[in-house]
Amino acid sequence: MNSYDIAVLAGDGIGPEVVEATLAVLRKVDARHSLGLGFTELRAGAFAYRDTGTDLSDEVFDRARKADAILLGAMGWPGIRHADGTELAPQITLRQRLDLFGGVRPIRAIPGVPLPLVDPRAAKIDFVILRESTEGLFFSKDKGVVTRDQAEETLRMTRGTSLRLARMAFDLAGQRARRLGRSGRVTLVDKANVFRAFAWLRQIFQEVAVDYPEVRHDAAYVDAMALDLIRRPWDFDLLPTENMFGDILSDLAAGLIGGMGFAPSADLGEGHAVFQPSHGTAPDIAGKGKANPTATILSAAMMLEWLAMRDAGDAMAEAAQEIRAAVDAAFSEGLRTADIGGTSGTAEATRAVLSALR
Ligand SMILES: NC(=O)c1ccc[n+]([C@@H]2O[C@H](COP(=O)([O-])OP(=O)(O)OC[C@H]3O[C@@H](n4cnc5c(N)ncnc54)[C@H](O)[C@@H]3O)[C@@H](O)[C@H]2O)c1
Ligand SMILES: CC(C)[C@H](C(=O)O)[C@@H](O)C(=O)O
Ligand SMILES: [Mg+2]
Repeated sequence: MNSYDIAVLAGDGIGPEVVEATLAVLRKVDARHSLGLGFTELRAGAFAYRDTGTDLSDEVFDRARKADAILLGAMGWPGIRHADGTELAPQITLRQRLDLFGGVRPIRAIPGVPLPLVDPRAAKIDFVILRESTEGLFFSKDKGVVTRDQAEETLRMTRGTSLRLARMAFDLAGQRARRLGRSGRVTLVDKANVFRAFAWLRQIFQEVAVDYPEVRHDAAYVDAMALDLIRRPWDFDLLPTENMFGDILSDLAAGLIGGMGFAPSADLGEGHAVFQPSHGTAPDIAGKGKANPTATILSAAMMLEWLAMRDAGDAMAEAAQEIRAAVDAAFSEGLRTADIGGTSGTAEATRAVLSALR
């Protein structure tokens, strides 16, 4: 009997390719640990819109909302657009409608993966971007006012969501400190030198920091952080930030560890969660069997860990850890995907991870 209902939205482009790889890994750990995972595949995305007129139907949304967790590939296609010129982005609809305010985007150097930074400390890169995912500048989506002479979008933050984001940042920093055996540090990334909204956000983080005396707390301007993520990324731990800043910095940060194919994510709310790679549908390599499935496989490990924390228990957490260890082992033992200059495509990378699963 299946105890955990996982809604699978593979999406567009390389989405279905990396999801197929990830389901093979999940099925293997499920068989070994009797996790009781059941998968329901649902259609959404840009091509669904082209074929049916909707990118996320009410039926698909309701089915996904009822699931224990949602696993998503990637969605969007540059040639399929709304009349206003914007692309289809059902991921944003899911984040907003399911109140998934916490975009957890871990950036960890995987042993064996060649890194663009030559400094040996790059092998220690291990930090998390916590992207607020329902407000900020994205609050303005579909609300911007555009005339012939002017275009205006609005950035909004609320006290409720900002407090929840701050608590999530300090809680995650505390958990990481215990796991990694070091002290935790939360660095709010903002633009408080120019915008009142960010000065106000700093105050909210300071209020919350009082409850976490064991976690160090500071703040940095986003432009300086873009520089420091290249100069000394090994110095950072937990980086909460506004939605748009987090979107941009998470791609920059993925570049530090080998590219988008290595960057997982989890969009967390209080009752729901979507797990997906940080990358998109990669139209340049879609359909060629070249996509690196690592980011999606690691997102699935985050999903098992999240289910474990909710109530699923030790076997689920162990399976998550085994998936991470298998990814590390596969690359340590020589797996080289096409995005890092190797020859292995999606199928070969999946086989390497499956055979490294202990
Ligand atoms: N979460 C999502 O679903 C998501 C995220 C970003 C972009 N998008 C959408 O995807 C489409 C393409 O966007 P883009 O090109 O700006 O970003 P992208 O992330 O799809 O691709 C950027 C670059 O990274 C490479 N890349 C991405 N994932 C990879 C993987 N798993 N393995 C190997 N290489 C990989 C691509 O080949 C490309 O060179 C757009 O329609 C965009 O809106 C969706
Ligand atoms: C595709 C796009 C809507 C999405 C975003 O902007 O959030 C993506 O870039 C991401 O990082 O998840
Ligand atoms: Mg992005």
